[in-house]
Amino acid sequence: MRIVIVGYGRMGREIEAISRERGHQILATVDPLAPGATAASLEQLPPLEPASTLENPVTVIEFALPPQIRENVAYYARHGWHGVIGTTGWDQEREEVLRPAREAGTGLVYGSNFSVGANLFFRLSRYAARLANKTGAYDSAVMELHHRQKQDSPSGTALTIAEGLLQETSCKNTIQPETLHRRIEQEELHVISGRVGFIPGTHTVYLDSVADTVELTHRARTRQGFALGAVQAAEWISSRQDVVPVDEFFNDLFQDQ
Ligand SMILES: NC(=O)C1=CN([C@@H]2O[C@H](COP(=O)(O)OP(=O)(O)OC[C@H]3O[C@@H](n4cnc5c(N)ncnc54)[C@H](OP(=O)(O)O)[C@@H]3O)[C@@H](O)[C@H]2O)C=CC1
Ligand SMILES: O=C(O)C1=N[C@H](C(=O)O)C[C@H](O)C1
Repeated sequence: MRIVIVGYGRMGREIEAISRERGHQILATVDPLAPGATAASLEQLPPLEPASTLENPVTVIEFALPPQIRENVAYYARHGWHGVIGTTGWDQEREEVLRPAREAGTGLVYGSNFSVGANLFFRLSRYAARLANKTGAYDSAVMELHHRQKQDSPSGTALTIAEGLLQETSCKNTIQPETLHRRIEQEELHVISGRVGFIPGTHTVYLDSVADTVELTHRARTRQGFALGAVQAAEWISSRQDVVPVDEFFNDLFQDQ
């Protein structure tokens, strides 16, 4: 597969290493400042030869920062590139960002977390919330811890977990990510964020009743799980022509329809 990496930070470098191990060709690494990147912006890239086609696609893997996501996805679509978008922090403009890829008919998969473990966790926490909801006895909350360099809060993963919990919990209808200087309302799901040191990403779901607490935790030990999942998702999307959440890739992987 021919790959362009956009965002050559902690994740971009992991993705480069795993892509090479899996025999893929890295055409370019794009990042405004990172040492070793081959271009500072997409506009500075020379035309890729041969151009991306359905038979011989270019697949971009983006783990960058959100301010330019709209222009980036439009650029990928214009050039016929397929894509994996791991960048987080752009949920509120999701449809506008994805529209050019939908219109171009290029394959694009996006998600807050590409690791197998986190995607197991999304399903397990949602199932636990569904059962807890039937008892009417449990309150719930989500807590996430990440390294000091992280720029968005709450994490995209915490928001995905929270959206799943909201769908399963009849008495809750909003995510409350802020510090509270009042009592939390029953319908609010508290999502708590902490930043410390070098933690790659830890997410805990609390289901709490008068009698007990159920704590479910996913703890990433390194970034390799995110990067391997992203490269596998790139292999999967490069032969498709639709725009899908990462959940669909994992439906195939887990054979869970
Ligand atoms: N979906 C998933 O599985 C995961 C998602 N992430 C997400 O991926 C993103 C990157 O994480 P991480 O690698 O740790 O962060 P880093 O800060 O280490 O790397 C991001 C890099 O992207 C660069 N960048 C910013 N804007 C652009 C742009 N428009 N084009 C090209 N490069 C750009 C930054 O450059 P500079 O700083 O010089 O401006 C920086 O070097 C974050 O949004 C994070 O939340 C992280 C892990 C897993
Ligand atoms: O920025 C990170 O580091 C991570 N970001 C993703 C997120 O926001 O959920 C995924 C992972 O937790 C690491």
